[in-house]
Amino acid sequence: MESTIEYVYEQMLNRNVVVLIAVSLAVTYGLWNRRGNLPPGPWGLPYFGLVPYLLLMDWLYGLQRHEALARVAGRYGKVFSFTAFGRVVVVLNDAEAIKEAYQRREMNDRPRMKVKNHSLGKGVAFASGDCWKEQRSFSIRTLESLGAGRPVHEEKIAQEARTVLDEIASHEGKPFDPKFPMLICVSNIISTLLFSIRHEYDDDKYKAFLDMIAEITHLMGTSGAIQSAPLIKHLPLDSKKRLAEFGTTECRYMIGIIKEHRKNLDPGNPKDFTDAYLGEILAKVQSGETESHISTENLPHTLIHLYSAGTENVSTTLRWGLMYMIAYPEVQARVQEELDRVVGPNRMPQLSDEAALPYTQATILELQRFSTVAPLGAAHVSTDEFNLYGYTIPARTPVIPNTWAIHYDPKVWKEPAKFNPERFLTESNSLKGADGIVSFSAGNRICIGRHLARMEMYLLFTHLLHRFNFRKVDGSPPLDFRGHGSFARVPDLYLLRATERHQEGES
Ligand code: HEM
Repeated sequence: MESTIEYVYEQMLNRNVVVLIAVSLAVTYGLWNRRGNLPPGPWGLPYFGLVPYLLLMDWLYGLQRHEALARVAGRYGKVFSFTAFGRVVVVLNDAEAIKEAYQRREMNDRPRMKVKNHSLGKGVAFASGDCWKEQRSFSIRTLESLGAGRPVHEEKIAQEARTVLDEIASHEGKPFDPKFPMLICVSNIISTLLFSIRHEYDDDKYKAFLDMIAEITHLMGTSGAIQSAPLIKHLPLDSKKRLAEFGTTECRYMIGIIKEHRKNLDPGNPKDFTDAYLGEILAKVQSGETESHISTENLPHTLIHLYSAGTENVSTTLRWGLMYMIAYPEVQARVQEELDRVVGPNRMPQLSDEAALPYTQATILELQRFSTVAPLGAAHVSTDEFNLYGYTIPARTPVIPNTWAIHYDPKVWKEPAKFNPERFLTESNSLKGADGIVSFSAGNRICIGRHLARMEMYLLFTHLLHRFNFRKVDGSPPLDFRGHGSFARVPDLYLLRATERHQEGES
């Protein structure tokens, strides 16, 4: 009797195993078959696709997502596709492919992530369709009219630069962490443009707020991606809760600022971006234009996107920049020699000096390449099917650029893991083009703040190196160029010393 039951049980078990294998094969075959004319790519497990490979690469070799995907690109070339959580994702792996894909009208939308209480789908950076178009063109127009990234903005940036230099000088050559000086300086520049507010460098409450903004960026890359995946989005993950809570705090902060602006609004005379936006809402109401996305609903989100995008990437690039300067003192010395020759010790560097500083400009380009602060850029999603290099990209397919793979491609860059500004110079020491650099992405959603960012990086970097010598702290751990994060690549904590150059010279 017992053996009969065992026999039946065994048969059921065998059948279950057979059914399970058959279902897995059918799902895999189905997914593979659905690939049709998709760009080539690696096989993955049913439903999970390439995710286990990415986790394994991290676990076995400590490879971050962009590094593991770069390995796959090494095999498949400029465009490949993979599956993850039951959906197809396309990855772009050369500068031309990003330009080619992102200029398509089918490629303007963002993937939908359903994160509660956050500004996804609204504002500018996470919006799609008409809402995005209106916020984007209003933002570009208004930032331009406020002078952002134009020569008229130079003095405001230089003023903030002088303040951060004094803050650094207050450490009197002792070791310090450049994180908050860089974050507060850069956030003050964008926050003055957006809402005429700046913060002191010892404002601990503001430092906690900036930490929260950085955490949101990090969570957007992890729980944000998880949220958009079928099935997984229903799991009660702590990161999702935190993202929702932080989103609400961020939104309340902006709503408070908007309320203050409403009190003293002079629509004909906007002092900043918030005033200009409120003025535009009024104008639309007065002209009876009720369908516009320039609205009270979108304003806090557009402010959040401009503020966080305008703070994080530039300050992170400069933090990497200081790390590279202490790791490559010969590069630092050569930039300073050029600054001394062209600018001299009695004044600070200006925009008008830029053309006469090719080595400094090459160093800033190399800094953008080497730091690659947004290694996987920002995902787009196709609105309709379209053809890319003879492959079919179906509608609703997320497409991501692997900027890191492009900036570290050994076929394009000689010794890519070496910080070498000379790769951007000709034999006669003039500046070469920077075509291979795609930090700001390309096409219709190219970074709105790129002119401002370039101006900030130039003025802040040259001010820092003009006034100080930066040195590694004796006996401190080796510098780690890998950092952490795939949505925003941030350096791990490091300390450095800054000593006054011109006083040093005099003593
Ligand atoms: C080194 C500095 C910066 C880097 C590397 C950077 C990089 C990027 C990247 C990769 C994108 C995604 C583009 C795409 O979807 O294809 C982006 C978008 C954006 N950036 Fe920047 N950015 C920087 C500075 C700034 C600054 C200073 C601002 C402030 C105005 C800004 C505002 C934005 C906005 C609003 C978007 C969204 C554009 C849209 O969705 O249409 N960025 N940026």
